[in-house]
Amino acid sequence: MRCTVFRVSPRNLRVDVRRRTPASAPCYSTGILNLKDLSFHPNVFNDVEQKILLSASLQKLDDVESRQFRRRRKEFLANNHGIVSQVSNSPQSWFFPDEYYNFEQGHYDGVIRNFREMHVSTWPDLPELEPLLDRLRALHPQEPTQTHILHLASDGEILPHVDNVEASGSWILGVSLGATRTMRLRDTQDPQDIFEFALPSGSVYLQRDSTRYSYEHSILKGNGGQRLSIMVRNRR
Ligand SMILES: O=C(O)CCC(=O)C(=O)O
Ligand SMILES: [Fe+2]
Repeated sequence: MRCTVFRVSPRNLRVDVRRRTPASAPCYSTGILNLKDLSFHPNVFNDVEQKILLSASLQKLDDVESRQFRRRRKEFLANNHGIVSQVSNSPQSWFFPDEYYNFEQGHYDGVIRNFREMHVSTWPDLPELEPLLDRLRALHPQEPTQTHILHLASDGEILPHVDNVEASGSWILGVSLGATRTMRLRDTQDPQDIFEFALPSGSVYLQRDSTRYSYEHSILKGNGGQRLSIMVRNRR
């Protein structure tokens, strides 16, 4: 069995990471994620900032949902004294229960299961949002971008894929909000070459070049809990 020794890398790359070679002989390690062309920032946004980003994203998604679901959420709030969740102070408390959102199951040939998504060209005009978006911009190359939000149901998941090379450029940035999920990266040429790491709420990852094109990424099913990601990509 071959175990990877983790190289000491710049700060912000410390994550709980397991590298397995081969899959039948798992090699678990807490170390430094040293995959080329991947950056991971575990604590970019604090709780208050996460909530601002999440509310703005949910507002965008909610605005385009059917009247039936908007009415349901309104009734839920009316019946629960305006409180969305009894679980206080956890990222989950920022979401309505799953049945109050119109999650799509996903097509049989699609890679995403149980989700809502949309393109974002403009954000709600909230003064507190702008500095957070500026902080995000500082984490990626200064190039024209396109933004997408993706809300996974508690049982939602993203199956392994490489993002469509026709549809966007050489890098993909993801902000994670809500339940912590695991991202798995698997080398398309060597399926035994797998990296897994947790994406806590408030973290940001950036996959570029070799990681973006030569690794499939997936978001594994969690232990319950919804997750919303803000995805920023450069244009082709
Ligand atoms: O939610 C994420 O972090 C990844 C989303 C993704 O893979 C995609 O939208 O292509
Ligand atoms: Fe993707």
